[in-house]
Amino acid sequence: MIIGCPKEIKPQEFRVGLTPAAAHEAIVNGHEVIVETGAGIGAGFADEDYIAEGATILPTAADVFAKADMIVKVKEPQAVERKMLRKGQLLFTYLHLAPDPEQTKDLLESGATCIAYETVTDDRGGLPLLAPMSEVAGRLAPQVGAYTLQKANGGRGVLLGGVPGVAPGRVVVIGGGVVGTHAARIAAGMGADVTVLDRSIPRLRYLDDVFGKEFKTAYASAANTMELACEADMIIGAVLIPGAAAPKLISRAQLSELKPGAVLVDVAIDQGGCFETSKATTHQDPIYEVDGVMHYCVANMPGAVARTSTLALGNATLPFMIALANKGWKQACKDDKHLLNGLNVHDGKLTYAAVGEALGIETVDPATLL
Ligand SMILES: NC(=O)C1=CN([C@@H]2O[C@H](COP(=O)(O)OP(=O)(O)OC[C@H]3O[C@@H](n4cnc5c(N)ncnc54)[C@H](O)[C@@H]3O)[C@@H](O)[C@H]2O)C=CC1
Ligand SMILES: CC(=O)C(=O)O
Ligand SMILES: [Mg+2]
Repeated sequence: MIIGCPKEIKPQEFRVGLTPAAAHEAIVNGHEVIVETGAGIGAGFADEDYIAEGATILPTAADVFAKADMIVKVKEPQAVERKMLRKGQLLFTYLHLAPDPEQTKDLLESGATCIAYETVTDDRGGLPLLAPMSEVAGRLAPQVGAYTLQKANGGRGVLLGGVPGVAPGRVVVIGGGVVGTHAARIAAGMGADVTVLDRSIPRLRYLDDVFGKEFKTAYASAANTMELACEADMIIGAVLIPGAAAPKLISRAQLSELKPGAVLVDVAIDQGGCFETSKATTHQDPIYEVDGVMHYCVANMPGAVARTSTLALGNATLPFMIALANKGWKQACKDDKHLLNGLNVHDGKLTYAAVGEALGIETVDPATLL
């Protein structure tokens, strides 16, 4: 199979879908690898690093899309990339379709087979291709939130760790999964007073067992959420219902109850965001204010630390990419129900129920396509 990796074109996105190490494994497995020139540069990989592993460098994304059987990327294909997809081509990347009707329409029209990293599952109920980027985004969230809290950036002027004689900042994390846990650990490490809310009592029990000394937990009823939010300096949105649009947990009307200059970091923005006033921003212009409350809503946070993120993502995607290349998507998905859970679009049909529900589009059961 010819595996193609274009350069990412989302603003300030420096990650790359294929590392030289992954190119090496694909080539050892008998595949051809083509990479757009400069694709790895933002993550610290030169064209020569790919050439040394036996890959071919092509001058444009159009060349890569035209030749490749499978396109491996990081971010959802942008409009110009979607036009280059063709029937029968395999796309393996993040998609986040539930909040994105335009992308969904284009992917359906392309006739391509699209497997979304974020809905591939594992035996323990986890999302193994989302998890590494959730770890990164979770660890970044208190860092970007702390910066936003500084007065010159529109925040309340609160130092998360406080100082002797002055209480630390209060951080509330809504959603105690991968993002939430990593965010809470870092915020606690910075000296903040941290509470994590979740709707899953088993998850709260786990967090209490493991991190009980570092941060507090609370059940995410609407009343608890607002009571804690009203006292918070920073609120980190980290909820997920896999594949689905994020539930809205703080409405615009409720913003006036928060502290002026409080900071909302909506990590769940790639699934539409969990605050009513969230809209996706970029690393170029990440922060905006609504009713005196600062919002940070960057949908590709891990792109800011492209080297760490590319290596972490590459480790996780490698075995799935090799299975897809060695067996073709159908056999690979027959052999692995977790990979089949990643299938979102095939040959003009939507195959992921939560996306269909969010967008009002009929879906087909992916198992019937094998
Ligand atoms: N903005 C960015 O750059 C990035 C965004 N993300 C996004 O972050 C979000 C969280 O991802 P993960 O932590 O990996 O998911 P996860 O599945 O590990 O955790 C989600 C948690 O939310 C909880 N939850 C669901 N509904 C809730 C509600 N109404 N109230 C309170 N808790 C609720 C679940 O019980 C679960 O513990 C996803 O939308 C993911 O796509 C992930 C990486 C990067
Ligand atoms: C998960 C995701 O959307 C990202 O890493 O950008
Ligand atoms: Mg994202």
